[in-house]
Amino acid sequence: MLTFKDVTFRYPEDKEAMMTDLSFQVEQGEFVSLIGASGCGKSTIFRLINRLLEPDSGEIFVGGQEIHKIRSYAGYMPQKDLLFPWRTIEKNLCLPMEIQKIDKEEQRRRSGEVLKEVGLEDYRNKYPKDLSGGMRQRISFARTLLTDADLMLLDEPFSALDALTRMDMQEWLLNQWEHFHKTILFITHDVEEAIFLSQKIYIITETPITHLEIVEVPENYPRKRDFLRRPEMETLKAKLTMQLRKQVM
Ligand SMILES: Nc1ncnc2c1ncn2[C@@H]1O[C@H](COP(=O)(O)OP(=O)(O)OP(=O)(O)O)[C@@H](O)[C@H]1O
Repeated sequence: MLTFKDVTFRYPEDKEAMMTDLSFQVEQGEFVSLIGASGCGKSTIFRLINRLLEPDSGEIFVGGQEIHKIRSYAGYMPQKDLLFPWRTIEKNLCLPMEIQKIDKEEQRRRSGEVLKEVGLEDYRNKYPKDLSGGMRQRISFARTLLTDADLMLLDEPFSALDALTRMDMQEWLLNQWEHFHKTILFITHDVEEAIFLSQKIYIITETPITHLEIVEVPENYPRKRDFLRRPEMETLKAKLTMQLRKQVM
Protein backbone atom coordinates (compact mmCIF):
# COMPACT_ATOMS: atom_id res chain seq x y z
CA MET A 1 0.00 0.00 0.00
CA LEU A 2 2.78 2.43 0.98
CA THR A 3 6.39 2.22 -0.16
CA PHE A 4 9.31 4.51 0.61
CA LYS A 5 12.17 3.79 -1.78
CA ASP A 6 15.56 5.32 -0.95
CA VAL A 7 14.01 8.56 0.28
CA THR A 8 16.41 11.32 1.30
CA PHE A 9 15.15 14.57 2.79
CA ARG A 10 16.78 17.57 4.48
CA TYR A 11 14.98 20.70 5.71
CA PRO A 12 16.56 23.59 3.78
CA GLU A 13 17.55 25.37 7.02
CA ASP A 14 19.29 22.28 8.45
CA LYS A 15 22.85 21.10 7.86
CA GLU A 16 22.08 17.46 8.42
CA ALA A 17 19.55 15.35 6.52
CA MET A 18 16.42 14.20 8.39
CA MET A 19 16.52 10.88 6.50
CA THR A 20 18.89 9.29 4.02
CA ASP A 21 17.99 6.48 1.61
CA LEU A 22 15.07 5.43 3.77
CA SER A 23 13.11 2.46 2.47
CA PHE A 24 10.15 0.74 4.09
CA GLN A 25 6.73 -0.66 3.26
CA VAL A 26 3.29 -0.88 4.80
CA GLU A 27 1.09 -3.64 3.40
CA GLN A 28 -2.55 -3.22 2.38
CA GLY A 29 -4.90 -3.39 5.38
CA GLU A 30 -2.17 -3.32 8.02
CA PHE A 31 -2.27 -1.36 11.27
CA VAL A 32 1.25 -0.01 11.83
CA SER A 33 2.37 2.33 14.60
CA LEU A 34 5.32 4.63 14.16
CA ILE A 35 7.22 5.49 17.33
CA GLY A 36 10.39 7.42 18.10
CA ALA A 37 11.70 10.15 20.39
CA SER A 38 10.30 13.65 20.13
CA GLY A 39 11.70 15.50 17.10
CA CYS A 40 13.07 12.36 15.41
CA GLY A 41 11.05 12.90 12.23
CA LYS A 42 7.75 11.02 12.56
CA SER A 43 5.56 13.90 11.37
CA THR A 44 8.10 14.66 8.63
CA ILE A 45 7.37 11.18 7.24
CA PHE A 46 3.65 12.08 7.19
CA ARG A 47 4.36 15.45 5.52
CA LEU A 48 6.33 13.66 2.81
CA ILE A 49 3.45 11.23 2.23
CA ASN A 50 0.99 14.17 2.09
CA ARG A 51 3.29 16.06 -0.29
CA LEU A 52 3.51 19.04 2.06
CA LEU A 53 7.24 18.30 1.63
CA GLU A 54 9.05 16.81 -1.35
CA PRO A 55 11.96 14.34 -1.01
CA ASP A 56 15.37 15.49 -2.26
CA SER A 57 15.72 12.06 -3.84
CA GLY A 58 13.93 8.72 -3.84
CA GLU A 59 10.29 7.87 -4.47
CA ILE A 60 7.13 7.32 -2.47
CA PHE A 61 4.46 4.99 -3.84
CA VAL A 62 0.87 4.41 -2.72
CA GLY A 63 -0.92 1.42 -4.22
CA GLY A 64 2.05 0.91 -6.54
CA GLN A 65 1.85 4.41 -8.07
CA GLU A 66 4.18 7.34 -7.51
CA ILE A 67 2.30 9.80 -5.32
CA HIS A 68 2.88 12.83 -7.54
CA LYS A 69 0.88 11.04 -10.24
CA ILE A 70 -2.22 10.36 -8.12
CA ARG A 71 -4.83 12.35 -6.16
CA SER A 72 -6.62 11.69 -2.85
CA TYR A 73 -4.58 8.68 -1.84
CA ALA A 74 -4.24 9.41 1.89
CA GLY A 75 -6.54 10.71 4.63
CA TYR A 76 -4.91 12.63 7.47
CA MET A 77 -6.14 12.96 11.03
CA PRO A 78 -4.22 15.38 13.24
CA GLN A 79 -3.85 15.55 17.02
CA LYS A 80 -6.28 18.48 17.21
CA ASP A 81 -9.66 17.97 15.59
CA LEU A 82 -9.53 21.28 13.64
CA LEU A 83 -13.33 21.50 13.51
CA PHE A 84 -14.70 24.98 12.77
CA PRO A 85 -16.68 26.11 15.86
CA TRP A 86 -19.18 28.14 13.82
CA ARG A 87 -20.15 25.24 11.56
CA THR A 88 -22.48 22.42 12.56
CA ILE A 89 -21.06 18.90 12.64
CA GLU A 90 -22.67 18.17 9.29
CA LYS A 91 -21.26 21.37 7.77
CA ASN A 92 -17.82 20.52 9.13
CA LEU A 93 -18.00 17.10 7.50
CA CYS A 94 -19.19 18.61 4.22
CA LEU A 95 -16.40 21.17 3.95
CA PRO A 96 -13.91 19.04 1.95
CA MET A 97 -16.78 18.03 -0.38
CA GLU A 98 -17.82 21.68 -0.79
CA ILE A 99 -14.27 22.46 -1.90
CA GLN A 100 -14.47 19.61 -4.41
CA LYS A 101 -17.82 21.13 -5.55
CA ILE A 102 -19.73 17.92 -4.88
CA ASP A 103 -23.49 18.25 -5.25
CA LYS A 104 -25.26 19.37 -2.00
CA GLU A 105 -27.59 16.35 -1.86
CA GLU A 106 -24.63 14.01 -2.26
CA GLN A 107 -22.79 15.87 0.50
CA ARG A 108 -25.73 15.35 2.84
CA ARG A 109 -26.03 11.70 1.91
CA ARG A 110 -22.34 10.93 2.42
CA SER A 111 -21.98 12.88 5.66
CA GLY A 112 -25.17 11.25 7.00
CA GLU A 113 -23.82 7.81 6.14
CA VAL A 114 -20.50 8.36 7.83
CA LEU A 115 -22.13 9.94 10.92
CA LYS A 116 -24.15 6.75 11.30
CA GLU A 117 -20.98 4.65 10.96
CA VAL A 118 -19.27 6.52 13.80
CA GLY A 119 -22.44 6.39 15.94
CA LEU A 120 -23.10 10.16 16.03
CA GLU A 121 -26.05 10.61 13.69
CA ASP A 122 -28.00 12.50 16.39
CA TYR A 123 -25.31 15.19 16.43
CA ARG A 124 -25.66 16.25 12.80
CA ASN A 125 -27.03 19.72 13.67
CA LYS A 126 -24.97 20.29 16.81
CA TYR A 127 -21.82 22.40 17.06
CA PRO A 128 -18.34 21.17 18.07
CA LYS A 129 -18.75 22.79 21.52
CA ASP A 130 -21.68 20.43 22.21
CA LEU A 131 -19.45 17.35 21.84
CA SER A 132 -16.93 15.72 24.19
CA GLY A 133 -13.25 15.40 23.21
CA GLY A 134 -13.71 11.75 22.21
CA MET A 135 -16.79 12.58 20.11
CA ARG A 136 -14.92 15.37 18.32
CA GLN A 137 -12.11 12.93 17.48
CA ARG A 138 -14.72 10.52 16.09
CA ILE A 139 -15.98 13.34 13.86
CA SER A 140 -12.42 14.09 12.83
CA PHE A 141 -12.00 10.38 11.96
CA ALA A 142 -15.28 10.50 10.01
CA ARG A 143 -13.97 13.45 8.00
CA THR A 144 -10.82 11.45 7.23
CA LEU A 145 -13.03 8.54 6.08
CA LEU A 146 -14.84 10.89 3.70
CA THR A 147 -11.65 11.33 1.69
CA ASP A 148 -12.33 7.74 0.54
CA ALA A 149 -8.59 7.03 0.68
CA ASP A 150 -7.46 3.53 1.62
CA LEU A 151 -4.45 4.85 3.51
CA MET A 152 -5.09 6.71 6.78
CA LEU A 153 -2.39 8.71 8.52
CA LEU A 154 -3.25 9.29 12.17
CA ASP A 155 -0.90 11.68 13.98
CA GLU A 156 -1.27 11.17 17.75
CA PRO A 157 -5.05 11.48 17.50
CA PHE A 158 -5.77 10.57 21.12
CA SER A 159 -2.93 12.31 22.94
CA ALA A 160 -5.10 15.19 24.21
CA LEU A 161 -7.78 12.90 25.67
CA ASP A 162 -8.04 11.78 29.29
CA ALA A 163 -6.85 8.23 30.04
CA LEU A 164 -10.30 6.55 30.15
CA THR A 165 -11.62 8.23 27.00
CA ARG A 166 -8.36 7.34 25.32
CA MET A 167 -8.85 3.63 26.10
CA ASP A 168 -12.43 3.78 24.76
CA MET A 169 -11.19 5.49 21.61
CA GLN A 170 -8.46 2.91 21.05
CA GLU A 171 -11.05 0.12 21.19
CA TRP A 172 -13.39 2.14 18.98
CA LEU A 173 -10.62 2.72 16.43
CA LEU A 174 -9.83 -1.01 16.22
CA ASN A 175 -13.52 -1.69 15.53
CA GLN A 176 -13.52 0.95 12.79
CA TRP A 177 -10.34 -0.49 11.28
CA GLU A 178 -11.81 -3.99 11.23
CA HIS A 179 -15.01 -2.64 9.68
CA PHE A 180 -13.48 -0.42 6.97
CA HIS A 181 -10.38 -2.50 6.07
CA LYS A 182 -8.25 0.63 5.81
CA THR A 183 -4.47 0.70 6.03
CA ILE A 184 -3.50 2.72 9.10
CA LEU A 185 -0.20 4.37 9.92
CA PHE A 186 -0.46 5.71 13.47
CA ILE A 187 2.00 8.00 15.23
CA THR A 188 2.13 7.74 19.00
CA HIS A 189 4.47 8.43 21.91
CA ASP A 190 2.66 5.85 24.01
CA VAL A 191 4.31 2.43 23.79
CA GLU A 192 1.33 0.65 25.35
CA GLU A 193 -1.03 2.27 22.84
CA ALA A 194 1.23 1.12 20.00
CA ILE A 195 1.26 -2.48 21.31
CA PHE A 196 -2.49 -2.57 21.93
CA LEU A 197 -3.41 -1.26 18.49
CA SER A 198 -0.88 -2.46 15.97
CA GLN A 199 0.20 -5.55 14.12
CA LYS A 200 3.62 -4.02 13.61
CA ILE A 201 5.53 -1.22 15.31
CA TYR A 202 8.05 0.74 13.25
CA ILE A 203 10.68 2.38 15.42
CA ILE A 204 12.85 5.34 14.50
CA THR A 205 16.07 4.60 16.32
CA GLU A 206 18.33 7.36 15.01
CA THR A 207 18.51 10.59 13.04
CA PRO A 208 19.27 10.87 10.18
CA ILE A 209 16.81 8.05 9.68
CA THR A 210 18.36 5.35 7.50
CA HIS A 211 15.99 2.52 8.38
CA LEU A 212 13.04 1.67 10.62
CA GLU A 213 13.32 -1.15 13.10
CA ILE A 214 10.26 -3.38 12.87
CA VAL A 215 8.68 -5.24 15.78
CA GLU A 216 5.68 -7.52 15.27
CA VAL A 217 3.02 -7.76 17.98
CA PRO A 218 2.13 -11.46 18.28
CA GLU A 219 -1.56 -11.16 19.20
CA ASN A 220 -4.66 -11.84 17.11
CA TYR A 221 -7.65 -9.50 16.78
CA PRO A 222 -10.12 -8.83 18.28
CA ARG A 223 -7.88 -7.94 21.21
CA LYS A 224 -8.79 -7.76 24.86
CA ARG A 225 -6.81 -5.24 26.87
CA ASP A 226 -5.58 -7.84 29.39
CA PHE A 227 -3.09 -9.29 26.86
CA LEU A 228 -0.98 -6.23 27.68
CA ARG A 229 -0.40 -7.67 31.17
CA ARG A 230 1.16 -10.90 29.90
CA PRO A 231 4.89 -11.23 30.78
CA GLU A 232 6.05 -11.24 27.12
CA MET A 233 4.10 -8.03 26.46
CA GLU A 234 5.52 -6.39 29.60
CA THR A 235 8.99 -7.34 28.29
CA LEU A 236 8.19 -5.86 24.87
CA LYS A 237 6.90 -2.68 26.50
CA ALA A 238 10.07 -2.35 28.62
CA LYS A 239 12.27 -2.96 25.55
CA LEU A 240 10.49 -0.32 23.45
CA THR A 241 10.46 2.20 26.29
CA MET A 242 14.18 1.72 26.83
CA GLN A 243 14.86 2.14 23.13
CA LEU A 244 12.99 5.46 23.09
CA ARG A 245 14.68 6.71 26.25
CA LYS A 246 18.12 5.83 24.86
CA GLN A 247 17.45 8.27 22.02
CA VAL A 248 16.57 11.07 24.40
CA MET A 249 19.53 10.51 26.75
N1 LIG B 1 9.92 23.44 8.68
C1 LIG B 1 10.98 23.00 9.33
N2 LIG B 1 12.21 23.50 9.08
C2 LIG B 1 13.29 23.04 9.73
N3 LIG B 1 13.26 22.04 10.63
C3 LIG B 1 12.06 21.50 10.90
C4 LIG B 1 10.87 21.94 10.28
N4 LIG B 1 9.85 21.21 10.75
C5 LIG B 1 10.38 20.36 11.64
N5 LIG B 1 11.70 20.54 11.72
C6 LIG B 1 12.63 19.79 12.59
O1 LIG B 1 12.69 18.47 12.13
C7 LIG B 1 12.76 17.57 13.22
C8 LIG B 1 11.66 16.53 13.06
O2 LIG B 1 10.39 17.13 13.26
P1 LIG B 1 9.07 16.25 13.27
O3 LIG B 1 7.93 17.16 13.50
O4 LIG B 1 9.03 15.37 12.07
O5 LIG B 1 9.37 15.33 14.56
P2 LIG B 1 8.39 14.33 15.34
O6 LIG B 1 9.16 13.05 15.52
O7 LIG B 1 7.08 14.25 14.71
O8 LIG B 1 8.33 15.10 16.74
P3 LIG B 1 7.20 15.07 17.89
O9 LIG B 1 7.16 13.66 18.38
O10 LIG B 1 7.74 15.99 18.92
O11 LIG B 1 5.90 15.54 17.30
C9 LIG B 1 12.65 18.39 14.49
O12 LIG B 1 13.92 18.51 15.04
C10 LIG B 1 12.13 19.73 14.02
O13 LIG B 1 12.66 20.78 14.77
